[in-house]
Amino acid sequence: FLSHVTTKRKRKAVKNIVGPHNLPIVGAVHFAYQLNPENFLQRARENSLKYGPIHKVWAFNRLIIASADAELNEQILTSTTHITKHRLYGVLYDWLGNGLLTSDGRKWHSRRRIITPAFHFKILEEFLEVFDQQSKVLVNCLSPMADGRTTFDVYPFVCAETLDIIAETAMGTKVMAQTGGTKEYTKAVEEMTRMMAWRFLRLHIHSDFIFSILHPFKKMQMMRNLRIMHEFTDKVINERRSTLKASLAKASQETADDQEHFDVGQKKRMALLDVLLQSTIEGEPLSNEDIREEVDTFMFEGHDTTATALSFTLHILARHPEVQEKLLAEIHNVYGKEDPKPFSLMNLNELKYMECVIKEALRMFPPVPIIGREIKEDLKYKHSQLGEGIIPAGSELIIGIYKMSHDLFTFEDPSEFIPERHEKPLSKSFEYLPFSAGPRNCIGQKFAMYEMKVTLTNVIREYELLPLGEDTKAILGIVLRSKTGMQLGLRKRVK
Ligand code: HEM
Repeated sequence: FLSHVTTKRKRKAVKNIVGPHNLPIVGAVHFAYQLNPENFLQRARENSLKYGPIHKVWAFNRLIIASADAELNEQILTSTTHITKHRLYGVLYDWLGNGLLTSDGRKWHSRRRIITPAFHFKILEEFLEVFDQQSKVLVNCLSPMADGRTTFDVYPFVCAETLDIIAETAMGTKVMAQTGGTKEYTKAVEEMTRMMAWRFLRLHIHSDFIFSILHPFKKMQMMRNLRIMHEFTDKVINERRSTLKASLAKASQETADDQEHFDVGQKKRMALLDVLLQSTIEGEPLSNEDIREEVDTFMFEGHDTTATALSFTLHILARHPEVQEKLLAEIHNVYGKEDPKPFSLMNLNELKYMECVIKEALRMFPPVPIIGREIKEDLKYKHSQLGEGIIPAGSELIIGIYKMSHDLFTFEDPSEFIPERHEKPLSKSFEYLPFSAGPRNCIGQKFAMYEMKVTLTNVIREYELLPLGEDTKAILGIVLRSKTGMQLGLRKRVK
């Protein structure tokens, strides 16, 4: 009865939204509990066919609205009010604290303002050298498999590469994940990433208390990894803080011109950390802990997403030799066949077909398959089919990025890999959201695109990708996973 009274307003507000049948008190909890990581994405597509792109689910007194509708998503994502992340993100707090990905309100606003300059194109240009060096290390690490017969999962190799890249660009530190250097730190990052993904999929252990009781060993392992990672990051922050203070003192004696050079030049390869440290010196002081949560956010968000995108791209390319050939021709055309010219943002922008290939792989396998918001105050919307309405305060919103990009009504043959479909802009930009959109979109999307372009160029120049092994079976995780890995084979190209 109490539940009926307390949800009355919400029920009235969402009368126009369809959803599965509700049982007394528990609502459609049976519907929610049938879902698991392996069937989630398939069920989401089936529900879209059954209920349309927007539907509601009641679980006790919780109201969850699932939307794969471009019109509604545009109104949610462009809003500067509805930016609070869903409680599902709670499993990230242990590691990322309240950094850019998980924070909201004033804290998020001020951090986003401080961090945005770290992704200026002048700084991205500086990172190309790191992308190039680390992807060449990847090419070397892959060479034992390049016999034309060996089937292997490419994800762990690419994941080590993207970890090397993010550590060097965000912290200015080489962790040598690919070559077995700073093992303790990289092992801790890998284990922590795996553990968070595992926990994310088990709703009953999202509560820290229940997690500690049911999995005390895993909790201890997690605490150990956190200690290793935090000690490492603290050491990097302290060292860089001292260097930066010394450099700033020196620079203050130089001319205005030199000062300008200093601002960009000194940020070389450690943009994020320096931006955060400089705002400590010049503006609001940020403590080591404040800085650490941002660095950790970048370490997590900046490596696993890109590794997943790249691995799915390599896997799908292996199954499409005609696309690979077209890509290789473009690479040769832009960089030359012999003695290729160095990477620049300008020549990477000329790789138009590669851009379509990456966009299409991101459509089929969006690394972030769902995003979620908590609605803190009524969200007013106008919709061509639902009319005018509100999503009431206290509801939870799940935006189905994966579901949208597999929608039959939006994409012709959505399960086919057709890079050419991205040659023209899509009719509605909010139908395709691998990097989300609006004020809380991915701050690292350009970084990721250039990193992927450089890596693909170096790998494809060297190897032919072969369609060996099983096809992928996408399953839900914080970051999209494949039950069968991302298998393929390699053959060295004859030059
Ligand atoms: C292909 C690679 C990537 C994909 C598909 C991706 C996707 C996304 C998506 C969908 C969001 C929105 C999440 C949400 O609303 O909950 C996001 C946010 C974010 N991404 Fe990425 N990302 C990628 C690479 C990166 C990289 C390389 C970095 C850092 C160098 C990065 C840093 C972030 C951060 C800090 C946020 C939070 C932004 C905010 O809330 O203000 N991402 N990303």
